[in-house]
Amino acid sequence: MTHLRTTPAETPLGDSFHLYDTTLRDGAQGEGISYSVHDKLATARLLDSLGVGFIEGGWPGALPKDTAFFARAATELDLRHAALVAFGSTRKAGRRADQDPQVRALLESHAPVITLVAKTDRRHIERALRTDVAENCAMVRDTVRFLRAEGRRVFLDGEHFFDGYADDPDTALRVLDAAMAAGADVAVLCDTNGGQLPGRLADTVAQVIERTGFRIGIHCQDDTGCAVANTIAAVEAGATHVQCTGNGYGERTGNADLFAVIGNLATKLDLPVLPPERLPELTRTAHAVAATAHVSPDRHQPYVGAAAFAHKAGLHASAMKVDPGLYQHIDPDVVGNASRILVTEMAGRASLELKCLQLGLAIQDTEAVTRAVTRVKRLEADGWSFEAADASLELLLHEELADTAAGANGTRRHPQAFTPLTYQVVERRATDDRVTFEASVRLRVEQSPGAPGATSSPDGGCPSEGGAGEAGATSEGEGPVDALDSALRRALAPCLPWAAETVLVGHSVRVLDSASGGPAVTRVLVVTRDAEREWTTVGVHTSAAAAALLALRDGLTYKAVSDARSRAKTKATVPNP
Ligand SMILES: CC(=O)SCCNC(=O)CCNC(=O)[C@H](O)C(C)(C)COP(=O)(O)OP(=O)(O)OC[C@H]1O[C@@H](n2cnc3c(N)ncnc32)[C@H](O)[C@@H]1OP(=O)(O)O
Ligand SMILES: CC(=O)C(=O)O
Repeated sequence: MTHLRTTPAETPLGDSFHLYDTTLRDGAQGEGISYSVHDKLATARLLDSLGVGFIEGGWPGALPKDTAFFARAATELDLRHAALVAFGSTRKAGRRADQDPQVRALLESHAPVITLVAKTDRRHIERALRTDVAENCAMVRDTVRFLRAEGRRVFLDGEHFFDGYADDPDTALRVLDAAMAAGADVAVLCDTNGGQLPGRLADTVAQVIERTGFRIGIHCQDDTGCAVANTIAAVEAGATHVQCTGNGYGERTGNADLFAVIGNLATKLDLPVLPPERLPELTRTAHAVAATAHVSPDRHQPYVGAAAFAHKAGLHASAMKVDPGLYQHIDPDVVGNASRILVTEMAGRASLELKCLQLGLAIQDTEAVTRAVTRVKRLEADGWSFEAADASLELLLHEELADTAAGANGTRRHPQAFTPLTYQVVERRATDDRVTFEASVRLRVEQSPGAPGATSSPDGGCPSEGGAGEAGATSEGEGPVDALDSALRRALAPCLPWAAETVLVGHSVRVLDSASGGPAVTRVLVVTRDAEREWTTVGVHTSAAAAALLALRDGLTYKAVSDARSRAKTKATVPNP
């Protein structure tokens, strides 16, 4: 049965290098993380599918949830690559290993591999365990022997190894020796307090390998922000077993991030730690592991974060236009990520050209690009921000590029869905102090280009097909932006039925200091979605309501423009009968 595997399968390095994941045990020690058994099973499947060699599922006997996980894993987890590991401590001082309930729980988990945690720092042995070094070594020896006799593969996590070795190297090595002599396979040196830096840690790893000849593993907490660097330094010093957690979850500041460690080992040290076709799954897996932990993915995470290959500075984009490798440490495709060009006040022409390329917008006139750069910089100086509002940026680029194509009459290929004529938002306070808002809008409705279904309204003064007219409505909402959105939709419903395919997902409002001594301005970001996608638009104005209307208007116009583009693409690809 696959869950009884003790060595990784189908991984290029086989048993000679261990990629060991402890997301479900040490990762679960992170503040804010609480896995259900179902979450744990799902996470284990994700890690196995990535090609990780060992998956530590938890501490059976200590946490009922972990006991339940191992019980269900035995029948429900069909691991293709990984061996399942149970974690726990050695027998207690003064007890027999075969009678220690904690040790028996490890056995009863049916995990084929057991990782035992043991004290290697004399101060911990004497003060936390309240025993002596000889008894501590006996606890390790007896427990390893017992589990080996029961047919389990055993790894030893030497807790506080680096601090203990610095204080009393003989004691630290005696504990490792007790485990290895009793049949453990790997002595894992743990930086439990996470206080190490790469240089000294690597020296210690090299010394231990030289003095003992043991197979050495590494487990680093991230208290100095060096867990990944320390893990890589240990490998360079000879460690062949790395313990990490997905996205670096873990006690206090966390552990070495599995995905950064894999990225570094695979692309910098050329260690094929995953089956070759699995490396491009790194980004997807990292995000899925975040989802099963109910944590938002970290945008700035190395290799797999959304910002890991996002380029903002104009000079970077200009060099990347020549060769993307000039400003990227690897090709993002290798780890399943993608580069993104952020167009902001820091953009130059190259940034916009690359953005247009990504969006599939043809550039007919380089003057238009210069105009668009100038417009973006001016708008951002006035408080606009296009970094998060990709849809507003796309509309701006459409406008600038379409102006060129339209020639002298300046007709824009993509008029806005409507123009606000008058609007008002009123705050209403009920007797119970609850506040609601009522918004009224009067609009000039434009016929959106290529958008189907603009119809005449008997009461709203809707535009006839291809024309324009006025419409108005009043509606309520819990906040001013909700009320405006609701009034807009009511006014537009008879005229632009496609608007009902979209919903307002959320919005944020920020008041910005005035840069020029004039009044402060409000920036509103609006997130809209339809059945297929989600997009963000921005509006800025001295009036918060006007800013919201601009953002809401871009949200609807973007729908019309992108639907028209999709229809044009489909038409272009469907051959004539
Ligand atoms: C470095 C790490 O992160 S290791 C992983 C740590 N993870 C956890 O602690 C999470 C799970 N822990 C638990 O559920 C509980 O702490 C348990 C079930 C393990 C123990 O609970 P309790 O029996 O109530 O004991 P408590 O937590 O108060 O103290 C730990 C006991 O283990 C002993 N102990 C600590 N480390 C070791 C060790 N490596 N080997 C043997 N015994 C140990 C302590 O001396 C103490 O013994 P005592 O009860 O005789 O004083
Ligand atoms: C074992 C472990 O998690 C540590 O020493 O940090």
